Amino acid sequence: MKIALIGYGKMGHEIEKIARERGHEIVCIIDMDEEEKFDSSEFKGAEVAIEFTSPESALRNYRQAFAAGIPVVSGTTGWLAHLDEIKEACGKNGKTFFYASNFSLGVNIFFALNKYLAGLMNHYPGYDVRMEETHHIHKLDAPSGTAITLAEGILANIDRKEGWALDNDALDKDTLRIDAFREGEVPGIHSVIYESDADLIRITHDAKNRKGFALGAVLAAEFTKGKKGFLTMEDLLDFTR
Ligand SMILES: NC(=O)C1=CN([C@@H]2O[C@H](COP(=O)(O)OP(=O)(O)OC[C@H]3O[C@@H](n4cnc5c(N)ncnc54)[C@H](OP(=O)(O)O)[C@@H]3O)[C@@H](O)[C@H]2O)C=CC1
Ligand SMILES: O=C(O)C1=N[C@H](C(=O)O)C[C@H](O)C1
Repeated sequence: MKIALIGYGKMGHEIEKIARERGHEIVCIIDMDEEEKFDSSEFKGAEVAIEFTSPESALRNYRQAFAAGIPVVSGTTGWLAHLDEIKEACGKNGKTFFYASNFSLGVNIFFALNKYLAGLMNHYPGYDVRMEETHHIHKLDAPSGTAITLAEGILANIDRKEGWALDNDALDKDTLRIDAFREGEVPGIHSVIYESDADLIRITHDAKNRKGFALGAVLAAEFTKGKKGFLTMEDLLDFTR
């Protein structure tokens, strides 16, 4: 496939490597302050654009790629306040957009496990639930996109929790507390913790590197080919087996 990369940082480089290993061609790379490239024949010749930039630039990038008629696969976090606009572009205007807060297979299995455990814990109010996430010091958003997806999985299944909040803001016992830590070069650790007077159950996903995120994004790009609409990892992965 002919792939354009929007954002050439940690993820852009990792995706380039895996995409080339899988036989794809990187036809255009657009990094910071290179907006003129959205009008280039190289960008317009791409079959899909993979976007990993920053919370404040993502939406503008999506609009520019859509204007050029290029489907987008994006993993950028922290822009979801604008999700409705993107869904509308996919619905009414026939655009193609694949989004995941986390593209790794392991995290998506962890998401399924999290929902299952939350459903079980709904029947056991003696357990309180909280979450922790740890990432590298360069991360711009908190909590992480993955933590928000995990929180949504818990809130959809546990009646006694009504919303999430960061750190000490979560004083209300009905609110799901998320602690976000920034340390060194940690690729990403997420834990969901259930605690009762008697014991503690912790489930954790610990990314060893960025390979899983990057492979998932390239698999999503391959999956996107020829499709229309708003796509997610639930379309790509079949956990019903
Ligand atoms: N969904 C998932 O599986 C994953 C999601 N992420 C998310 O992806 C995003 C990027 O992560 P990561 O690669 O680690 O971050 P980096 O900061 O390493 O890379 C981002 C790159 O995008 C560039 N950039 C910033 N603004 C623009 C713009 N308007 N147009 C083009 N390029 C731009 C940056 O340039 P400059 O450095 O000059 O600012 C930088 O080169 C984050 O939101 C992160 O949370 C990360 C890993 C996995
Ligand atoms: O910024 C990162 O690095 C990561 N961001 C994503 C998130 O916000 O969940 C995915 C992964 O945890 C790494």
